[in-house]
Amino acid sequence: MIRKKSINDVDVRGKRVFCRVDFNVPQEGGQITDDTRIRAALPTVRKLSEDGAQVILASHLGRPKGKVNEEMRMTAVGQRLSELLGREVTTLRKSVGPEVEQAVGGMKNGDVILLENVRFHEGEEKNDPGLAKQFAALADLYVNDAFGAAHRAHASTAGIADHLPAVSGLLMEKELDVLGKALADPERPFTAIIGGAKVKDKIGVIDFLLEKVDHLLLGGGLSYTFSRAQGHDTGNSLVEEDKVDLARSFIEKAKEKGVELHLPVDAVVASEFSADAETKVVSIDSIPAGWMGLDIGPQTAEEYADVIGRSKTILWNGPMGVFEMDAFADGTRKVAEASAETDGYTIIGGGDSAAAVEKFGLSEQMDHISTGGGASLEFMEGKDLPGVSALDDK
Ligand SMILES: Nc1ncnc2c1ncn2[C@@H]1O[C@H](COP(=O)(O)OP(=O)(O)OP(=O)(O)O)[C@@H](O)[C@H]1O
Ligand SMILES: O=C(O)[C@H](O)COP(=O)(O)O
Repeated sequence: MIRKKSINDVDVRGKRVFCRVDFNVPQEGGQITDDTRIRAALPTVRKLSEDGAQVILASHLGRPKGKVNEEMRMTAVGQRLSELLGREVTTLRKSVGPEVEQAVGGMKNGDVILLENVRFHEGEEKNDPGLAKQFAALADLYVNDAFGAAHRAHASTAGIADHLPAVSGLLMEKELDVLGKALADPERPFTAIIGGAKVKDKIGVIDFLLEKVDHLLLGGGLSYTFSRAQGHDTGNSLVEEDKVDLARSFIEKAKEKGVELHLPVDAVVASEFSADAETKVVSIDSIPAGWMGLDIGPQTAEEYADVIGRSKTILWNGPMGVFEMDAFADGTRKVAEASAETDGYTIIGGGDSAAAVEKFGLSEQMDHISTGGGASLEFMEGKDLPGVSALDDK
């Protein structure tokens, strides 16, 4: 288990704290469409402020590639944060330099400032030591609460920790506790559900989880490469020809490790990739030529729901089908419902699975929904996250 210091282990009163958060939220026309990540950071921001720190928040937003981009300013985020916190947050138009130094110099204990998008500087993604030093010079303590960006070795997520005492925020601590416990000491049966589009993106996680789980349920686009490995015709379904051998080796590895690998036994197939395509349910070994599998079938969904219901720990990453289209959402919905109903502890690994659970109105019934997409995936691959490694050990 990862043992890192957190804000509970340090005295912050009267200190200037550079707190990296992940406020990379989706926006449309300048409006925030999902503020989950801002809400998730509130306990840390509140605690720091209430404990008398001067709180300097920093985040990236989008991928501005080292240049100022008017559409990626932190303005709307700062407004939403003020509303949610119920106190004024000053949003600056720079993240380093004289304007920032002046604003920071005038802060009182409990004040909260939000810096401009740190990715407006080229040095951020390059983990430039000069930029990291400039960030560090603003503060006495570094807090990283940006679990969603912990897989990035950037100036504000990693480099800065070379210059300041560095601890985790409450969100970071919780994410590491929950995901860490599931992987290190899960209550069993431990079931992982892996879906999503491609095998290529999930190789690491499937390989790692085969060492850990009792059941592995596969669905989504990636499952058709496994169907092919089983010798079935897959019609026009998404298949990565160059990963068929790998899929076969995973089937073998599951046998060696005593993992029950569950593959779809039926599929919802469509005449084309479209919301109003003609559809039918077929057995997995009878996908007709010219048709494509876009969801797991009802029999598969029932089997998966049954395994989930019998599990004590459930870890889910990636949808079971093209859940964005109603015609192909049932498999993902059924798995989401079973995950909501089970007595087991359910962890949703961020990204599209979190979006699916939200769409079905089941978020509240899950035990933990990670705020990290890429970060939680890398964690579930057993990789070290640079934003975590950089923090001080307990
Ligand atoms: N059978 C299928 N054929 C084609 N696409 C599919 C199929 N099943 C699911 N998908 C698509 O896969 C996409 C999600 O996969 P992807 O790997 O990008 O996300 P993810 O697994 O949730 O990862 P992240 O957590 O990083 O977002 C969804 O948009 C979904 O429509
Ligand atoms: O949205 C995310 O997954 C994180 O905020 C990281 O963003 P990035 O993929 O642009 O680094």
